[in-house]
Amino acid sequence: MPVEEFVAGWISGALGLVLGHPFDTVKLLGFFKGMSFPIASIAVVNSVLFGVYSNALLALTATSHQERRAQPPSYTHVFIAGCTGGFLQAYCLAPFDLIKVRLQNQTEPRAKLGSPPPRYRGPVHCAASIFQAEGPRGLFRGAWALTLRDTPTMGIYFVTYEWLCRQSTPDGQNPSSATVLVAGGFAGLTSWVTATPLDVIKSRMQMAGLKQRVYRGLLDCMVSSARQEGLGVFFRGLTINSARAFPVNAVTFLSYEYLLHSWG
Ligand SMILES: CN(C)C(=N)NCCC[C@H](N)C(=O)O
Repeated sequence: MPVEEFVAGWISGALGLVLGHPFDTVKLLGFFKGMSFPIASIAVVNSVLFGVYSNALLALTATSHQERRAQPPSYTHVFIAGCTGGFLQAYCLAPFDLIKVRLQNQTEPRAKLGSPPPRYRGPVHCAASIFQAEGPRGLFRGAWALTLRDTPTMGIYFVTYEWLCRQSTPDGQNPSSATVLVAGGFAGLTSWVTATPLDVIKSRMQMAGLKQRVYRGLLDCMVSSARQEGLGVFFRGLTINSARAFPVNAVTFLSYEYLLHSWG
């Protein structure tokens, strides 16, 4: 199994997250400061996504990354490989994402004299508290919704990228850096626009262990959220997700392609 795609995925994920960090910090109200936790999670998850995607394409089309410009895979194969990568990365991402959402939703005032300390002191404390209170399965709360969010949207992600690259590149040639940046940016944007409704539901289910609200399942969460707050609830966070998605994924794809190209 070729491993360079995993390594390139790790490095490009890390570069993308450095760029996306200001957005994440705003989104997370400053509770998610520091780079070590994101590097240990998002970059590893990105490595799984790109590594599995490329190896799934290899299994489906018997072409390596270097051969794919001369013999481009069909969009159906790209979609299936993207969905496979998305499915597996969702399971790796689940515990990290749960911790991120729990920290993000901590509303206790921080560092004010006399105020109660925040429930979770940081990512490690958060993971340990969930493990103690809910057992190992607690760390996978919302994993099902995350899988539903990521499986088709990662298919869309790679199909968008491939389609835009092929539109602006002569047959058999490698796309230019500008093309990779634009195609990567739009791939991120399209995937996040389509992922946002399930992203909202996923976050609500991940918070259900903490808040009073208990959902009977994914469908119940969707129906009761829409009933109480209207259909607009499914598009919460769309603006910040989109603003972050373009630059992060432009840089992710550019560095991924560059690394694989320079390794031959
Ligand atoms: C949930 N969706 C749609 C995605 N994760 N899309 C792919 C982008 C991955 C990239 N690391 C990012 O965080 O934007």
